[in-house]
Amino acid sequence: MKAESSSGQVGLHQMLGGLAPLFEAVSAATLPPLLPPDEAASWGCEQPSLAEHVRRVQGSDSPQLKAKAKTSRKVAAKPTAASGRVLYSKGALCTRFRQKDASAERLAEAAELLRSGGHFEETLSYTTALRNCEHGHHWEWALSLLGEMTGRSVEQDVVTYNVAIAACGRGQQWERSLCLLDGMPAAEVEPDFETYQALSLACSRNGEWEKALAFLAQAQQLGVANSESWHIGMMACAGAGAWEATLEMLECAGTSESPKDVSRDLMCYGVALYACMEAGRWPQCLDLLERMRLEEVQPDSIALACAAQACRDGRNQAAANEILEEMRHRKMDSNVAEVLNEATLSVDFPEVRSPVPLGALRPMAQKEVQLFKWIRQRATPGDVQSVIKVIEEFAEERSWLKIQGEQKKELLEATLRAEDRIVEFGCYVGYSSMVMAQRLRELGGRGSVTTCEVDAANAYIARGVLQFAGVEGEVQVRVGCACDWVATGQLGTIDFLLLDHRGTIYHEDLHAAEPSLSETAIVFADNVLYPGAPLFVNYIDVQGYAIEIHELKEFKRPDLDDWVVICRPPPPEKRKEMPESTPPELRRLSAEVDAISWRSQEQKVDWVSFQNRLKPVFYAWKDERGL
Ligand SMILES: C[S@@+](CC[C@H](N)C(=O)[O-])C[C@H]1O[C@@H](n2cnc3c(N)ncnc32)[C@H](O)[C@@H]1O
Repeated sequence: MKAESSSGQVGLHQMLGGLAPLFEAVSAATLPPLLPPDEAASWGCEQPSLAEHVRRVQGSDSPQLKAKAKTSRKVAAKPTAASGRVLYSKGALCTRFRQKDASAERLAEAAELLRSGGHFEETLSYTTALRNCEHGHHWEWALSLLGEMTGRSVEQDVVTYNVAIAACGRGQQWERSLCLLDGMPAAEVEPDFETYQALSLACSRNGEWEKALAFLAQAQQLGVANSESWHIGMMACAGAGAWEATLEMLECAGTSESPKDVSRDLMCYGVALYACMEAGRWPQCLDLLERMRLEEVQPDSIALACAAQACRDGRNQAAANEILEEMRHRKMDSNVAEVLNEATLSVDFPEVRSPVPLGALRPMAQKEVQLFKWIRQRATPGDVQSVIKVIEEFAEERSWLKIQGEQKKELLEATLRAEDRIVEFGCYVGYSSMVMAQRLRELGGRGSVTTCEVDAANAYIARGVLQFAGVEGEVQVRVGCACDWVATGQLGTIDFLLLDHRGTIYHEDLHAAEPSLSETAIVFADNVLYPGAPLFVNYIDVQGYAIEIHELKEFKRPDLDDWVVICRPPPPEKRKEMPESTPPELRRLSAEVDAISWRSQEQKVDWVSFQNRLKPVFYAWKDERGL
């Protein structure tokens, strides 16, 4: 495969050029039958073409589907709706496909209940089930459901195919991923950049780095490759021990041979260092670090840990010590094994787009990074209840978290209604989003959750947590200021607005969101008394909201009282402009709340004394209104 350039090095264009015919050869190669040989033979054809493979799997009358339909009918014949059956939500049924050890009967039952519940009339439900199949390593089910879509004339789109390809890749079935690509024209679906990325990843997961590069080359020819595709290609080489090819790709990064948005950045260098470390090439690691400095790419903890590990393995302890010293000097975690373990964890979750190494997040969100690791070690993937419980345990055993646990959680669950379109301001690590997603499942699996988070590190961790819990399809995380998201108009109609970001601006953000509130909207405001939302209390009062105050305790702080305020806006025609003035004493109190909140991020503050000053004002207001 290698073609020598005049300089003696392998040029990537040559390498990719050399891979193009390989790709053709791969497409045309004899592939293993999709079904066990005896079943395939019963079709009367031992070796169907690729397209034929796909058509057969997709045909509603395939033996595979018939067999499943039989099982499904058996299951459907069990006591159902009218005769006291258990009701499962769409989310809960789709999540079953995520359980690696789920029996065929349980999965068949889930598919049948999804069908009979009318959920399998839409592309999105199938795609959600397929995505769960990917996580649960149920590639056969992914293919079967994809085929069923054709049989039931449910439109397949490029996302459906991309997810099915990913499911085959995760199930070590890269050949079947190719079958799916081959079947896309028949389904009138155009591959996009994610298709090629999923194909590259499928090949990469099976150690087929040359084929991964072939797909990268094809995506480049079609103009749909980007930096992410390039990184996947590099990782495919690095993971398969092809360190020379990885270095070659590093050379080509940022030249005309790579997609336009690729540069020799930290990611490319990091993968190259990893490849050299794995191959025991410590001198190359040191060269790479040197080059990074020359090119002003600051090595992060993972890059340095790779180089240190390579030097240790190569018994160059002096060089390893020098690197460790730099890590300590830059206040990085100098536990090389731990840093590398984190890097591996993020590689295990490649479906989180543009993975940021957890180590890079640590300076911004140390506790939250620890929490994410704690979750991955202790909770069950795809089991949202277990993730919620493990977060609560972390708050109990390790470090307090600003989440809506205990009484607040119960109140939240009791207030939500089936089909609520929920918008939350203040996602943090996704705890309350998961509580709400889970509650919507229990209420029938309709409705939606969109959550805004201003802190990018928190939002990144939240996405990872939600993905781990298997609710990423049910919760949209929007990174940025809540009021900016409101201004985009993209949050849609809101039936349930959860205010849990910054009490001193609740009134402003609520006012901005008012035009989006539905007629029956509920506003659920946490932390009204602790740390305090004085201007919000005044706002809902003068604007004519119907107000309910719930007095309860802050999560895991029995010494601190708090209020959750549940209020309903007046009808749209009675909603008013922002009040021009607010009582000065409330403005002063609000400024004090801000000041102590900021201070609490740096040092210990006496919240109980502060509350003793705040409470009389709030209770006087409450009593005056007879609330
Ligand atoms: C109390 S925590 C939210 C807890 C979360 N609702 C839960 O119970 O799991 C508040 C979060 O709001 C975020 N935040 C603060 N100001 C914000 C704003 N203007 N827009 C969006 N998020 C904001 C903070 O970064 C923090 O993560």
